[in-house]
Amino acid sequence: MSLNPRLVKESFALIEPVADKAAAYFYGRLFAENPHLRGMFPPAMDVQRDRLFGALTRIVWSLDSPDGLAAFLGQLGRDHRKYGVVAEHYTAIGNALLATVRRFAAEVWDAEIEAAWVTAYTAAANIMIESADADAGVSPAWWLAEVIGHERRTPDIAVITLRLDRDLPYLPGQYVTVQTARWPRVWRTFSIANAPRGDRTIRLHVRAVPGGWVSTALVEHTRIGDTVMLGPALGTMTPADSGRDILCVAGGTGLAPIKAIVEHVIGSGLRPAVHLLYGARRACELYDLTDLIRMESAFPWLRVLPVVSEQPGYDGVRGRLTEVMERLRSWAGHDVYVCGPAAMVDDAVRRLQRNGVPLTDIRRDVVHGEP
Ligand SMILES: NC(=O)C1=CN([C@@H]2O[C@H](COP(=O)(O)OP(=O)(O)OC[C@H]3O[C@@H](n4cnc5c(N)ncnc54)[C@H](OP(=O)(O)O)[C@@H]3O)[C@@H](O)[C@H]2O)C=CC1
Repeated sequence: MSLNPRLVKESFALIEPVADKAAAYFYGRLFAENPHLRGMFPPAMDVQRDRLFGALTRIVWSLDSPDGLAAFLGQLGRDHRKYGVVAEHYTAIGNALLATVRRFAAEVWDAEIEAAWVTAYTAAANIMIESADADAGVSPAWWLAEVIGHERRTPDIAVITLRLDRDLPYLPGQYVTVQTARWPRVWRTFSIANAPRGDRTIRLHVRAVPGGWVSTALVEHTRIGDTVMLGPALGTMTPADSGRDILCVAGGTGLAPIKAIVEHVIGSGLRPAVHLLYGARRACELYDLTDLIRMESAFPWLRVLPVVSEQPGYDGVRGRLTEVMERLRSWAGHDVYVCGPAAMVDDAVRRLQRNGVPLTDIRRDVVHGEP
């Protein structure tokens, strides 16, 4: 049976408005039929439910773009090795998923739609399984890392240096998932804030989010000598290396992957003009400015512009980061990297496009921090 994206999308559209209920039903069904799988998931399932629907939504709406979808599923398959997921688990998950869509799209459900879902799920699961199998031959499922540096730059933000037990291949701009001893099986994503160094050290920029389990554990309860677990590097916001001039827009700790990219440009020998716009609400939250100014003074082609949005007395550039970006000049012809709060990223992309920067010149990743 060939793939029928239209039937899958039409039935999925009925489930999206009741995503919470459908995700709860899915996990209820999965664990009722396979109680042994419960131990693979974290005790609190709220973030897990959002992730499931986030991934499912992306897969369903990308069914018409097989290349992008295959790359996403390949990453997902590799990343799932760290949970101990093996081929048999995909059958259990497929059965629970089918039962869920059958129930929540009951008003349109028929044999043809069922066949379309089975075909789509089988194809997606096969890509994930094949990618995980291929990765198993060349790479560990997870890494251990020792905390060798912990700098509290603000009450909420820490810059953490880790030394990995083995090489972790990654490209500048990518992110990893992190699990702390305090919260077993709870994984959160953080960007690697440095270009690869060859000494197995990486840096993370972490803001403790209220109610955020992993971010709070990392900022407030982690000490030098502690160990954390990391998953493989993921993400597509990697350097274009085109030699063209570069605009980087970083909001808050969204600076992390941008800094890795700037370090990469420094090491590449290419000397494009790089503008780095770095935004925070208050000057005291520009937690990495000292280091950026040091880089700026060493490399005359790098311009760092801090922007503060909520501090009337601040005597530097004030305003919304994205508005300042738009006012400053035209960015057409630049390679652009944008990272920060999702709404800021969307706003930046909208403004850039409006001012003649094509989407293909803009790189960004959706890195889900803590809720
Ligand atoms: N730690 C990491 O490794 C990474 C983090 N991220 C993400 O980056 C984000 C960083 O958050 P945080 O450090 O709390 O940043 P903040 O919430 O402190 O925001 C940083 C800057 O972005 C501006 N901003 C926020 N929303 C908008 C908007 N809609 N339009 C224009 N400007 C906006 C803020 O100004 P104002 O709100 O006043 O307009 C502020 O100047 C998180 O969402 C995190 O998930 C992404 C990649 C890596």
